Amino acid sequence: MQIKDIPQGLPFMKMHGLGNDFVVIDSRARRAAVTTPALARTLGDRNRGVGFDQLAEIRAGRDTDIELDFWNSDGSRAGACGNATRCVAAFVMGETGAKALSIRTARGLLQARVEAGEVSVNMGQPQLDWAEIPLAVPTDTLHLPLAGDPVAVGMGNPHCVFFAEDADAAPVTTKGPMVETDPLFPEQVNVEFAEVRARDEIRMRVWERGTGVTLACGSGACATLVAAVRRDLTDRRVRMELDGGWLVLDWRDDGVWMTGPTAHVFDAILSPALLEA
Ligand SMILES: N[C@H](CCC[C@H](N)C(=O)O)C(=O)O
Repeated sequence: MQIKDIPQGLPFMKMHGLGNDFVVIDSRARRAAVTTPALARTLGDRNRGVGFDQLAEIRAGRDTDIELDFWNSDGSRAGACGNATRCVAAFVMGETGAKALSIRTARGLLQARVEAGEVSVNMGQPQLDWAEIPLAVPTDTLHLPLAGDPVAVGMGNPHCVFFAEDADAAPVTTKGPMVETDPLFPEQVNVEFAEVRARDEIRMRVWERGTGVTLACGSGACATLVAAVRRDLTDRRVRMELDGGWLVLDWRDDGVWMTGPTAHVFDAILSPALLEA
């Protein structure tokens, strides 16, 4: 496989946005992408590999500055990853000093911007139709037929948002995996537990499809804002407190913008022996 093209080992970066952590592989100079489900699982193991919530692989853009692919630590693909998009955008814009970047993902064309050290990405318009999310059967996405009356939102990946009195007391680790695999979601689902504190503030905790509990989820934060606006619980711009920190979310005419910090933690090389495993 393509891994044989890199006998010296595979360079990668470790990054995070609000503690939502990523291995980033820069394949802009390679002929083909290197990530396979097996490589994602190997690297994603926090004991035997490196550990990450998502793996992001950067590829050279054809009609955009870059292209991005996302993988979960169980080897499955993620159609969208807001925090990794912000991290990679910060890195690529940092190379040239550019203030804006165009990115193609499975979700479509995204725009990123940097201002005062914080990176914003437009995650696009949400998918509100049951077939697009997707759900298994025609369903009112604003009131899913599940206990707790959640809202379904697509952000290029599926989300199920529950509103809770107290997000810190929400059963993230028990209800999360149950809902993730509910037959209503043929591609499984990311599960958010949101507490509306004010028209401009939400506290949210998340169970991610293919990964489990994470400290933050960018696309989940966007989906949570969309659900709150559709239920008329908040305005279109909110501050959101996740376990790993704060994001600003803004649902504008051109899509849902997400702004927050990013961190580039270290650069390393994966040993060739692990690549062959
Ligand atoms: N952490 C990511 C989302 C990962 C979603 C993934 N778990 C999926 O299977 O859709 C974010 O910042 O948007």
